[in-house]
Amino acid sequence: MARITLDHIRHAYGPNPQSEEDYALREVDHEWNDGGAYALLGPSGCGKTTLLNIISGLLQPSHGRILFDGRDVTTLSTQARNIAQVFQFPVIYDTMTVYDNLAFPLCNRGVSEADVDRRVRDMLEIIDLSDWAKRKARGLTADQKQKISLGRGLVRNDVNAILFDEPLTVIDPHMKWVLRSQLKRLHKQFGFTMVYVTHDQTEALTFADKVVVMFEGQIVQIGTPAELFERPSHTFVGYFIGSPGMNVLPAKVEGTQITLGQESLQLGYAPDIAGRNRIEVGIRPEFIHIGREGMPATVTRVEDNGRRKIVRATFEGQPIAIVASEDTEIPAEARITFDPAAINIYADSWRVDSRAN
Ligand SMILES: Nc1ncnc2c1ncn2[C@@H]1O[C@H](COP(=O)(O)OP(=O)(O)OP(=O)(O)O)[C@@H](O)[C@H]1O
Repeated sequence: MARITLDHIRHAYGPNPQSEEDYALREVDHEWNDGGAYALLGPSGCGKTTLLNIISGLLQPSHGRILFDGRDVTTLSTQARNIAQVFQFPVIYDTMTVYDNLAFPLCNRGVSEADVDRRVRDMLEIIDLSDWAKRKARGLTADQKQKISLGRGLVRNDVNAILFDEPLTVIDPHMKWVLRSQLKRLHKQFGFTMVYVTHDQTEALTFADKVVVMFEGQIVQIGTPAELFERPSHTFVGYFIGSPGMNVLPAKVEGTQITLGQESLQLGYAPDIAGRNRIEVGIRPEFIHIGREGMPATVTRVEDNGRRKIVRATFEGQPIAIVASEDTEIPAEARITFDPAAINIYADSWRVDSRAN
């Protein structure tokens, strides 16, 4: 397995890119740990597949280099990079048996017969197809075929990385959950470097130890699920992760004081907003308390969601969402307070910390 270095990578599909907008991938400069499980998460068109294809070697970046364990592989083919890939749709040999489909990548690399047999049988157990081993792949269902594709990716233990491009799209919802848990277990057991593309936050948050959030051709944050929830680096991360997403409210900041319309709050620090224009407060719906104390808000709708209530309200002319426990009483004249530790300040969409003294 390998450490992957993305060294100042940029990519434009068209010739002669002039401005930032011409790049499908703007500056990406990161190092991903050997044995890490990374999920690339973001909306359609943000550049996930472009980045994955650059890592696999299907695409040469317009600028920058890619290194595996410090070795420049930018001009090497996918095969020479020694990568396993699992795509959105199954890539298998219909005329071969299920067993032979899994054995093929190993036999190709001269693995001994006994070793092939042991690994193929283990993998058949994992993907729950042991009873189908002797059947031809033709005629299997789409999700059985995709399980074979996953097995083919995972059966080798000599690859530098395994790349997954939305591999569970064709799998039914229950099996999705099972396979995701199995992938996580396999990762723990074998320590593969895994890169997993998805636009589904549940999939990303359950699978990965580090989630790479992409937006408009950029990586806006790489973090653990807890970091993305508690300290979103960009308002997009706050909005995209969580359900409902983070509330983002226009604000003014002077020293340690924040002003939201007519209301003022005190922070425990002075955010560093020097020279910045658009200032906003980010607060997750889970950290707004609703009751009879605090700042006035007008409740517009309450959605009962089983274990919790989602309250939609207007605060200082802005729509907000609040998550309350099911037994919370919502008064007619509702008032709200923000948990001070959960307030994040954003300047031009990026999170700012306290001013350096
Ligand atoms: N072969 C191509 N030629 C020209 N433009 C492309 C090509 N492939 C992708 N793009 C553009 O590059 C941008 C990033 O696309 P990419 O497929 O990497 O995004 P994505 O995040 O993987 O989206 P999705 O989730 O829909 O697959 C998009 O604006 C897309 O239209």
